[in-house]
Amino acid sequence: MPSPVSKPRTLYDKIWDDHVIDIQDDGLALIYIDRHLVHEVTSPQAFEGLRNADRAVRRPDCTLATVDHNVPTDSRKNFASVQSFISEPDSRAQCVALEENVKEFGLTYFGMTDRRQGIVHIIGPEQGFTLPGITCVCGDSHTSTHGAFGSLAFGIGTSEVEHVLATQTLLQKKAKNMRITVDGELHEGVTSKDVVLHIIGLIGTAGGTGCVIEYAGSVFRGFSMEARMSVCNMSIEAGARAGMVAPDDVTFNYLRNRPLAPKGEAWDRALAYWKSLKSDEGANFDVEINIRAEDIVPTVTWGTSPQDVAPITGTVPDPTLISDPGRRSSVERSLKYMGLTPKTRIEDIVLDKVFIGSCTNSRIEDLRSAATIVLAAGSGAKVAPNIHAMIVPGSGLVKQHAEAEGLDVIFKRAGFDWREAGCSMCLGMNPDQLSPGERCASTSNRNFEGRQGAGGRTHLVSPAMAAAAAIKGRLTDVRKFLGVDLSSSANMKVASAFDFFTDPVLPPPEPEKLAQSETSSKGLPPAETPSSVAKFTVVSGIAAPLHIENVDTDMIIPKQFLKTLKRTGLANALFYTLRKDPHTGEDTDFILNRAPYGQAKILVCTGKNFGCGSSREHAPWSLNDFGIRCIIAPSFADIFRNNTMQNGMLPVTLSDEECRALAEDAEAGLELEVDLEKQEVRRANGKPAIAFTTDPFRRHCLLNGLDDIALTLQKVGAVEKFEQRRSELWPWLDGFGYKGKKIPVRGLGKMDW
Ligand SMILES: CC(C)[C@H](C(=O)O)[C@@H](O)C(=O)O
Ligand code: SF4
Repeated sequence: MPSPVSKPRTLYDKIWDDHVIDIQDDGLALIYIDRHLVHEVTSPQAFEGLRNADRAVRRPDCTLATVDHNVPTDSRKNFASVQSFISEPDSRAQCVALEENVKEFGLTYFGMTDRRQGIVHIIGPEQGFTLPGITCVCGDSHTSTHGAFGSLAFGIGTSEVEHVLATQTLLQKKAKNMRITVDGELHEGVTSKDVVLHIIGLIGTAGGTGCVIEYAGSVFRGFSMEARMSVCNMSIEAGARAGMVAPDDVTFNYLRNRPLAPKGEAWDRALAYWKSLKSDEGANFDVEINIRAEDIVPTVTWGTSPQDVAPITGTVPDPTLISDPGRRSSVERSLKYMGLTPKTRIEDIVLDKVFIGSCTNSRIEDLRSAATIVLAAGSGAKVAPNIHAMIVPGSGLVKQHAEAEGLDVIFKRAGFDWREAGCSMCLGMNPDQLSPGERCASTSNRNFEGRQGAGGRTHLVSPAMAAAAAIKGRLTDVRKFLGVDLSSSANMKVASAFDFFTDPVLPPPEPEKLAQSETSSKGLPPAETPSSVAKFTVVSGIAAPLHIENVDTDMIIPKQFLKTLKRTGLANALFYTLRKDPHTGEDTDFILNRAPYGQAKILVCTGKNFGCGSSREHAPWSLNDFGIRCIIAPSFADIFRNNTMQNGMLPVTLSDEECRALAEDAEAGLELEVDLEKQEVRRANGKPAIAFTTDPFRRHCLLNGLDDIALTLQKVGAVEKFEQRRSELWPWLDGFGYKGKKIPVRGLGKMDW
């Protein structure tokens, strides 16, 4: 509800206030979700949960489903059915499961014969399903994309997908406000992708942890919606829960006449509300970052984390110059994986593949930008002979649009491979993958080890840089194609903005403060609430030490294991690429393969930002299946932390020194005991226990094995009241479907898919 206090509020504060249904003393709120996007990878277990509990989808009118991750991007000319088109059995099973689920639960669905099918984050905006001021979720970390419309949009795990399907709400704590302002004029050849890579290089992949970022300043105001989407998309790579840009005329013009955007009088009412959605003068931001547009040049990544950026004019870093041992070993590890020698000029890096696509950069403007470079290269310009270059439009409609503009002809003539819509080689859950050792310039968002194929090497770039690289056969400065004078002082200055020898500029997030109410049960649900979640009280046993920074969820469980329809059977998949030799398939000497750590119940990681990246709940599922119930680390990524607790597991945040001390115990084979009731980690040999804190509500739920859906369903009265008010204040949020008819709420009838 809107705050009665007239204190200046940020855009995030306003959207948050407008969606709170109920809030506890400790700040945990039940918030309403306006829009829910669903794809085939993270939904099967959620639908199964609904089926097992005999629950319906609460708001089919606010839910939109499509297939994207698993679909092959070959021509669909001879498409007859998913069964015959998708040859890989597990991919096929996930797509078939979604088709069946949308029928059973009465959801709007864009299948493979629908021109509107595409990457979930492309189709939401394209259809006007994404609107300003809404809350928008999806079982996918790049849901942050939709924040470009001035909405609060974030990724969730499968348990939360089930929660939203059943209740149209989520339990959330409010995040901190962070503002990143980029003012000034961008140099020619510098795009939104360079801006966001520059930001991530500056603040690090954990820089936005616990925050919602508002992007402000003249650069974002001057950006198109598509460019804003590319920036918001990668907010998750900056560790933030969400990213947003205040809506303005650019937003409204983009939305007008989109199929699902409000029309007529509803449009006018919506517009009046949307215009109020901006941060008030004097609103408080917990973190502020200011960047000069002039300091940004075309940017690429050299390593295996999106924060490993360099200007195209730069060189591969030299780890011997890095004093911090943790950072040095992380850089060494990345360079080894990437097959790069320190001090190599970035422009000397030769490629095998180029991928233009993904939810970051597969919209019409991205394709135009790539085509412009192909044209600028001259009429006979061709993809270099050493390169296979793919272009994968984000949706069937983007493809159609591009073909209407003749972009496909430009690409095909130059030797690019023009394909059908899907996630494609962004993560290779479909046949589009890198082979071991292959090097790719990619317009996607993640360069994690094995991300685009086991042993594959990814350099993140903008679409223009990707097109230039395809033609040159190596990473190259796109400005050379634009006739820009590269000797200007602006270009010299830039290098200093990329100081990859020091830690990101932001201090690590503080561990949660000891809450006053931590032992009181005030406001907490009764312990006898029905549930299916395992309890967590005390876990004791072997602890495995792990000395890696930014352990991403692709590393915890690679993509090939996300094709399951179950939550179990994933023990073998845990840290698969680290545990198995890629050539022989034999066990490596990775810590979990060594006795006694194969029996570990606790994982002690000394590196920061554990669980960053994708929202895949398969990561905690595989840890749990392996037998690991508790993870101790200096910091966790938000979605991963949430996902563990949804599964009765405990993430414990301790200081760097404490983690190192416990890792030493673990290395000595000493057992640990984690006691959630007492909130302490007990150590062998009489060493003093280490205290930790946990959010009181989560602690209570874990101790009693309470499940969020059962708790929320007890508040159905408040949810209904909220919905009534929502229909009065924001009537355009009740979905009306493609035939202009109101979609029956809680109806199980067939939608027009
Ligand atoms: C499959 C899905 C959970 C995942 C995500 O959350 O990001 C995927 O889209 C990715 O990009 O890794
Ligand atoms: S990041 Fe890649 S895999 Fe994930 S949704 Fe976007 S395109 Fe698909």
